[in-house]
Amino acid sequence: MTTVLDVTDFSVEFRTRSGTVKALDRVAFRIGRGETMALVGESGSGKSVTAYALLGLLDAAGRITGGRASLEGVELTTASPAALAAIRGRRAAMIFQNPRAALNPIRPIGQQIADVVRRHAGLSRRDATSRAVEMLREVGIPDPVRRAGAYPFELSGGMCQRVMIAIAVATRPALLIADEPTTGLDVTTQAVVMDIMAKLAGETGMATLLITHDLALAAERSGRIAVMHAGHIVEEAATRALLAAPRHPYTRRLLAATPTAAGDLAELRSIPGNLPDLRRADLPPCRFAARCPQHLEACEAPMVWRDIAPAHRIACWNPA
Ligand SMILES: Nc1ncnc2c1ncn2[C@@H]1O[C@H](COP(=O)(O)OP(=O)(O)OP(=O)(O)O)[C@@H](O)[C@H]1O
Repeated sequence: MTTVLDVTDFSVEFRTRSGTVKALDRVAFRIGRGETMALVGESGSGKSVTAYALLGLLDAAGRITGGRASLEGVELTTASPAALAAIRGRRAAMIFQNPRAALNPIRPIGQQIADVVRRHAGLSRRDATSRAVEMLREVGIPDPVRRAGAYPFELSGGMCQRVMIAIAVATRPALLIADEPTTGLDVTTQAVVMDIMAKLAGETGMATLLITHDLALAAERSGRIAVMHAGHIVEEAATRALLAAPRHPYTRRLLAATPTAAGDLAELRSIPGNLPDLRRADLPPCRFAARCPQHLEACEAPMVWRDIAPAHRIACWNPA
């Protein structure tokens, strides 16, 4: 499979008044053409920072302190702001939760799609307008010619997310980063939005990084899962393998905390303890150590990646 996004030893810090937040530490993963990889973990584990840092959208306090990330062979960590801006429009796109807030409230949605197409694909006004209608049709918006003139407030949350997807994929990017794309949508609309993304990925070969705290969603919608805890990826495997035989103690806890359709709510277990304070100067090599039921003295050794099965790797000295 051709690699679209290749991330190695990627580290990010934020300078704050109360200290330096080591938000990402040597994060590494790859996503291939047409593949969907889910990045899962609790709130605060670093999923969004990964997305923003890759696309050059960190706020002023944040900086990439190490590692590499290449998109279709183009190095992102050393790209100029102008080069990154061009990549963001054409080759990499991102959608977020709360799509209504991301749309311009006072511009019809068709024009918002046309704006992006004109800017990045250099189409004429008329061609961009017809492309916008085509895109609305592609994301399943009924009566797209009429709907192109609608304002965001006239559309439901699910329809707004479809418009965001249309904007994101209008230039046929190689990579789509979807950060909690279905949070806040009802279950039926969630499924529709995820189906649209899967269809586009299948048709265009777009790679998708699905960021979610919802392991059940990741299980259903990704081919591979990387589990993140406190700025580390702790386990990565094909979705089926990870769900069938999770090896990292954190992944096991996360699975036990995830409701299943057949499960009993009483079986759900919360994950004890909190994420460590990432400003600490003496962060342990394993950032899960203080919460881990299987912690050993050996866990104080520097953490290294180990392959425990083909395409299944973990960062743990005492796996389950
Ligand atoms: N601008 C910032 N300044 C300082 N620390 C930050 C900043 N942005 C993020 N962080 C820290 O980086 C860490 C990772 O945050 P991030 O938002 O990526 O988590 P997340 O896994 O996406 O969580 P959520 O699901 O809640 O969005 C957190 O410890 C957070 O406090």
